[in-house]
Amino acid sequence: MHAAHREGSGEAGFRRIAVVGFGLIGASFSAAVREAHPDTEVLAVDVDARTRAEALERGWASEAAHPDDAAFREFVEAGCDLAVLAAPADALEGHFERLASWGYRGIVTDTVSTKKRVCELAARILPHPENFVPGHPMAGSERSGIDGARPDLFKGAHWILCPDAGTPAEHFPRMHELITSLGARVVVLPREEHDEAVAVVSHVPHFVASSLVQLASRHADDQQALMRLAAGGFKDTTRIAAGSPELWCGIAFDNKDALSAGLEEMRGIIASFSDALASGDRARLTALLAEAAEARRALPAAWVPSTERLLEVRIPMEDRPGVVAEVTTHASSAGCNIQSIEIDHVTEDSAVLSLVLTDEGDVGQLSSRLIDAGFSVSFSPLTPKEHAHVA
Ligand SMILES: NC(=O)C1=CN([C@@H]2O[C@H](COP(=O)(O)OP(=O)(O)OC[C@H]3O[C@@H](n4cnc5c(N)ncnc54)[C@H](O)[C@@H]3O)[C@@H](O)[C@H]2O)C=CC1
Ligand SMILES: O=C(O)C(=O)Cc1ccc(O)cc1
Repeated sequence: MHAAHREGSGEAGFRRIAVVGFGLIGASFSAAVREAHPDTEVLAVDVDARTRAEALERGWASEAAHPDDAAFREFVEAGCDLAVLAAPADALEGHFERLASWGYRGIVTDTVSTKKRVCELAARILPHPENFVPGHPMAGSERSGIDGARPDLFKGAHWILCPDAGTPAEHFPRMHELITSLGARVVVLPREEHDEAVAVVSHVPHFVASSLVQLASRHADDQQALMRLAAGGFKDTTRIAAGSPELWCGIAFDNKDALSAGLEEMRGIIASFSDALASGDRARLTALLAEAAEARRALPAAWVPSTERLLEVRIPMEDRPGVVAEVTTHASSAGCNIQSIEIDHVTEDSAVLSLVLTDEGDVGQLSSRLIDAGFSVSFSPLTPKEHAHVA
């Protein structure tokens, strides 16, 4: 039987969580966890004293510590079962080293916008790198720090997880349950593909938004007067340009190759607009605009959780690491949304991986991918009575 999301049930499936870096993302995550699971103990680890005080005052953490305080080590050694590294990327090396030197054996995840460097650090520093499940919430804002944080930041958002063949089978379902209980949906992406994928949908757009603001600023003799003319369109396309320059400079250099390639491609796309204009080619210009308009209109609207037409997929498997990452990667790449995931143990070394899918994505494609990969799969619709146990 699939466990219901434990929303409001006190515990998050994790009893004690250390959240390192209590800014926009770390504090929003903790606020959401404490709202959904009030009994979960959260340690706020942050270098900034005001942030730590604020974390306690808002009730988003049960304890707070500077990274060098003994309280951090004590919290970890007294049975912390999840460490969430939500600090700027540059700070992660030191935190992996701390966790390694304390012999921490629980799950570690992160929220950093790029994955290559953090995965290399985890592999090099952690004594049990298989316990590192890289993560990246695709939600945020142009604000920074705990002052911009809110408990509903991740509602309806996608949260990327990158398990791999070494990830212990139980880690993914635990992380999946926690993240979905905060109102986000999990998307699985191989860690090697992550940075190129987000370059196109997050990093290039940021630099294009900054470029638009640069353009407007250069043309404003009296900036205030020009900016007053900016209508909704300018504001919609440039909101993210107000984000932290330090954060975005770090992201850019961490993802230099994919970002440079994306910006180069962008230059070509802008050139195709200006070429069509220069040559008076109205048909070409209209076609370029129409292609973009159609694609933009087809963007999925905000996610509404489906309680009907759920499909259960059961996959017998040897109970070995790798299967969960493989199956969930196939599901995400077929556009299927996993509402819940569970491992039912049959014997010591065999189990059934059981997924509940919403009605999104291409189930036919998922089925053939799984069969091609050698899995034997059975699909069955869940009856309305069974839904009650899942939703
Ligand atoms: N801003 C956004 O919209 C998103 C950011 N991210 C990623 O999440 C991570 C955090 O980003 P934000 O929350 O936006 O940053 P932020 O600037 O809002 O917060 C960072 C927090 O970390 C603290 N900090 C700095 N150095 C530290 C250290 N050595 N140890 C402990 N705490 C330290 C700061 O005092 C601050 O409270 C970054 O890696 C970023 O790439 C991911 C998704 C969205
Ligand atoms: O503000 C927004 O809409 C964002 O898209 C924020 C954001 C910033 C950095 C990320 O790695 C992911 C998301």
